[in-house]
Amino acid sequence: MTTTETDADGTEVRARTLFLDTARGLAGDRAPVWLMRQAGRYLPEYRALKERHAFWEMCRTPEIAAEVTLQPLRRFPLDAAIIFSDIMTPLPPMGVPVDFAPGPVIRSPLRSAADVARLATPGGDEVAPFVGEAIRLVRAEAEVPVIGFAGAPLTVAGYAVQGAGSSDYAEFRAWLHREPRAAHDLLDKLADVTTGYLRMQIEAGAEAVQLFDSWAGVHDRRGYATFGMPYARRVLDGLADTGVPRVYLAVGAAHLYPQIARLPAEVVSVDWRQPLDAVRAALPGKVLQGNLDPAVLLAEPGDLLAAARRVLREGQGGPHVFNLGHGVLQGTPPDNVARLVDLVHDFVREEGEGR
Ligand SMILES: Cc1c2[nH]c(c1CCC(=O)O)Cc1[nH]c(c(CCC(=O)O)c1C)Cc1[nH]c(c(CCC(=O)O)c1C)Cc1[nH]c(c(C)c1CCC(=O)O)C2
Repeated sequence: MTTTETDADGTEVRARTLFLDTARGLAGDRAPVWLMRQAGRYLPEYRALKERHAFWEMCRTPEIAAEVTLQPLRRFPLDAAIIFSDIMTPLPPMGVPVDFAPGPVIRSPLRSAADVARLATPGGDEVAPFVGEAIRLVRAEAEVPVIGFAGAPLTVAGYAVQGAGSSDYAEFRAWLHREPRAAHDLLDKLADVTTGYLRMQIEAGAEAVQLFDSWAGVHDRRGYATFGMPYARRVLDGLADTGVPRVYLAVGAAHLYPQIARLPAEVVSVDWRQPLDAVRAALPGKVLQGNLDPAVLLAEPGDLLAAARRVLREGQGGPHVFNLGHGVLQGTPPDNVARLVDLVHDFVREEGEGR
């Protein structure tokens, strides 16, 4: 399969479909590249906007969300855009107010069965119409596909119950043991709302979707089998008829790969803790996305490029979407992102078995 095209002057241009083809399992001679948190605080043009607008205001104003989505694409020849929003977006319309400081803060975390029973379950068009509008604006301008996204039920429930980000979600894990019925009710509502919300994004023009289960890894196998995987599966199954590629992300979750391998997602986004060739053996048949350590973008250019080449080589055993193992860190020099994207574009994958 050819993944590059030639334009009128004979120069190679990147096929608009490189990311989507790869996500559908067609391995070409180049790996597409986009980066989680490619829009955000490491870009001075983002910080300039942020001085004038609060975070929620940026998300809820389609023109601003579209502008922020497009900022990294103006700087770097990325192969996909991810719509600017947050995994917390569905919580306020469900009745859970969220502030950012700068991470999410829920002043009245959910604790009782009654707290959960009170939650609203807005339909896909009601959750966040501004996200649909922002996707339409980006589609009109971007030359590359737009990725829609949402948080997976288990990860969003973790914030809603814990009340903020946490390194281990101990309060939330205790709550799952203490209030399993309320937990299932909460996850059930989140799965419904998330499915409708992602379907709305696809109708608005998102050509792929990513489900962020960022904190799945803090749970043991049994906890994930009970409270995580079934609800992620429901959301992903609920998108099957749309035909768009589904990306599932979990971090620190190698112990869950036997379960993740069976999820109905075409692509699994993996962190940097294991090389991609080892991950591929654990996730047979999946397109892999990842997995450069985001901290490497803070290193010297030579070390960064050596590490990125290693990731590209380790990814050659099958279809590979180049990305980081998690989001771009705040102190990342934009010049290093430019170097990284160029390196990935110049790397020609070897012909060989299994591609
Ligand atoms: C866990 C999670 C959140 N949000 C998100 C996740 C899943 C991805 C992951 O695992 O990191 C997803 C997210 N949040 C944001 C995007 C935008 C799109 C993109 O990737 O470029 C995406 C995809 C913008 C944002 N979301 C947030 C910011 C920073 C707000 C600011 O400008 O001060 C941005 C640009 C706020 C936010 N929102 C969240 C945190 C932890 C924080 C603060 C800390 C941080 O910035 O990493 C929750």
